[in-house]
Amino acid sequence: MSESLQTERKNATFNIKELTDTLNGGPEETRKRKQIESLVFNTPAFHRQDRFQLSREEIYDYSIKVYGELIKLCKKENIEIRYDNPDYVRLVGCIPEEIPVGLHVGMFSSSISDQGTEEQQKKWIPLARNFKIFGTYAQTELAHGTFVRGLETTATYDESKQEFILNSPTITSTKWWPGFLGRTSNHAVIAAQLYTKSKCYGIHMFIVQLRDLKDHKPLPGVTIGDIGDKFGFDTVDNGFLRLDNVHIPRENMLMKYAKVTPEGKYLPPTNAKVAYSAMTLIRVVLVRGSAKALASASTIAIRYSAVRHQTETAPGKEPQVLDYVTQQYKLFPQLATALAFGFAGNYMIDTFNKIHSEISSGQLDALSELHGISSGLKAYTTDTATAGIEVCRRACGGHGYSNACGIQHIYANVLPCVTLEGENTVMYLQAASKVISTIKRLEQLRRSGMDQDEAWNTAGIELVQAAKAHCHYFIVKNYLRSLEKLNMTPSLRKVMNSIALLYGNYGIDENAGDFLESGFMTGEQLNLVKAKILQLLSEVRRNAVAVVDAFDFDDKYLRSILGAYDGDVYNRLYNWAKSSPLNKTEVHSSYTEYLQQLLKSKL
Ligand SMILES: CCC/C=C/C(=O)SCCNC(=O)CCNC(=O)[C@H](O)C(C)(C)COP(=O)([O-])OP(=O)([O-])OC[C@H]1O[C@@H](n2cnc3c(N)ncnc32)[C@H](O)[C@@H]1OP(=O)([O-])[O-]
Ligand SMILES: Cc1cc2nc3c(=O)[nH]c(=O)nc-3n(C[C@H](O)[C@H](O)[C@H](O)COP(=O)(O)OP(=O)(O)OC[C@H]3O[C@@H](n4cnc5c(N)ncnc54)[C@H](O)[C@@H]3O)c2cc1C
Repeated sequence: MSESLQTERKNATFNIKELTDTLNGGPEETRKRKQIESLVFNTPAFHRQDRFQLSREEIYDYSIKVYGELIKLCKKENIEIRYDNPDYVRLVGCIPEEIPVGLHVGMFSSSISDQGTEEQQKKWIPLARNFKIFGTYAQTELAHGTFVRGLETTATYDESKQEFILNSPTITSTKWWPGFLGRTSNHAVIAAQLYTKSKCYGIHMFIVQLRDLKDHKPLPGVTIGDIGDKFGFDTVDNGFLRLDNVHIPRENMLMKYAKVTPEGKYLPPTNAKVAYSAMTLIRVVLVRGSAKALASASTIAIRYSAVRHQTETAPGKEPQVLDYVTQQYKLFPQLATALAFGFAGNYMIDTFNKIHSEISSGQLDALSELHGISSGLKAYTTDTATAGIEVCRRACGGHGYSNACGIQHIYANVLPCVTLEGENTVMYLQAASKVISTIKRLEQLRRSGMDQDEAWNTAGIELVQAAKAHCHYFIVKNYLRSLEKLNMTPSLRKVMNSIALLYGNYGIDENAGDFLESGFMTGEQLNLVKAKILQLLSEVRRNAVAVVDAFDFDDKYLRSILGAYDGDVYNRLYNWAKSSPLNKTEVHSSYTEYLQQLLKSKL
């Protein structure tokens, strides 16, 4: 165990276990989490030492193996795989890879359970829940992701056969990006333009079988594959799909809200946007995911900064890099943000559960409110977490570039989240129709003669800024309220208050221009904020390692040499380098193939 980390832990002014329990929702929740986590951490198949040295094909293969192991484990332990089962959420939450179960449960099955009739649920949900079929969510096409109404795939009703016929009429209508579509899934919920009696009724969702259940070969009319290598999500076979006159029974259209009768009559839903429910669910989940990713990166960077000593400041004294105020100014706001986002994530899950049960019982009034807040917070938390994770990586200096650091993988899997489930600018714009000040600006533009679309585009930059400011304000408010409600000992409360104040003051400093421009603050007041930040950094310094310890990430989850609990960074780095595939033989084959030739040549 590193002496530096031991000292840090000894110097903490609060009880680490108390904070872990507080973050988990109580000691009983911690116990349950640890019990479930041990199932994963004690099963070797879930963690490969050479994970970061695998080729793309090997990584995909590994993710499918992990998927199979997870399903087996859940069956053995009697854990029902559904997104609203806390034990399943705990279990899948300690697997640090993207595996098919996320889309299968979060988007495929949830679309059916939210948008399917009782009969459809009765037929499909047991098949999905028992993994007799593997599903994904195929909406995005080559030419359109954001503009859902512009999708081109068609589902045309043939009343003589009581079937829908699905087609990708153009190259641009090829489904493109859906996760685990290329090689894994044999079914998908597909978004398509519904035609009946020669009239288009817009985007609706259809369950389509893509592959044979016996040999996994694509069914007639289905052209399908992986879209190739990409940034992040390396375990995922994001896919392409073309449909050529694929027939499905009428009953495969999700019909809880909109319906097509056997005779081909279209019955509209009360709110067409209810078809977008799977996207809303994942946006909500991403808020908590951002918090966890930033907490993981902060843990690695803060532990490493306590172990790392650099630059002799007095004879024989090389401080821990965590003692430099500049390092604290990089890292402690990330720690504070991770906590703030954690509380925002809890708020979003509670709000989702409340509104979701209203929606399920047919009350759709709060759908728009849920959409506004989930869009804004999804964008704000994924944007901020992505930037913060990179700050953490750079704060690890040279070793931050080695895959042994562990932050790269966290970054690569969070980065796509600024685009998937709604590109962030577009999501901010969805949240901004909800902010009062921007409405005034829009009215001004309309009065100057612009039409609604032109005014919206012209005000776009301000709309996005307003949405960001609103999300930030919401998160600060929710953070303070959440702390007030928690039952904590005075020593823990003091630490948590310092971190929350740091979050608030840092946010003002970061956005000082807006506060000064709006006349909300004077330069003098801003100086007070800066002085307060310095004071708070030194308060947080003493407990920083203990706070990240309280996140209680297992080393097998973090997969970081720099951020391991024992802080034995240098021995582990040396062993990691020695195990590199390039070092397998004493002399590499390239020597005999190329270098030796050069040495022998007369050039
Ligand atoms: C592991 C993860 C894997 C990844 C998976 C994926 O990426 S899957 C793929 C993920 N793909 C994406 O995320 C695609 C991103 N794009 C979209 O979600 C939509 O196309 C859109 C929201 C940009 C516009 O939608 P549009 O052109 O159809 O709508 P419109 O402009 O005509 O607005 C009409 C009204 O509807 C409202 N409303 C809209 N959505 C919702 C909702 N969910 N709920 C409630 N309401 C909603 C909107 O605010 C407006 O209200 P207002 O002002 O009249 O009161
Ligand atoms: C890793 C990954 C996994 C994915 N998984 C799935 C999946 O499982 N299923 C699925 O169906 N899809 C999936 N997607 C697709 C994803 O949902 C879309 O890529 C995403 O919604 C963005 O749409 P787009 O690609 O059309 O971006 P575009 O809309 O083309 O964005 C390009 C630029 O245009 C801007 N822009 C676009 N429209 C507007 C506007 N109205 N106002 C202002 N600016 C605008 C954007 O801000 C952006 O800067 C995945 C994508 C990725 C990267």
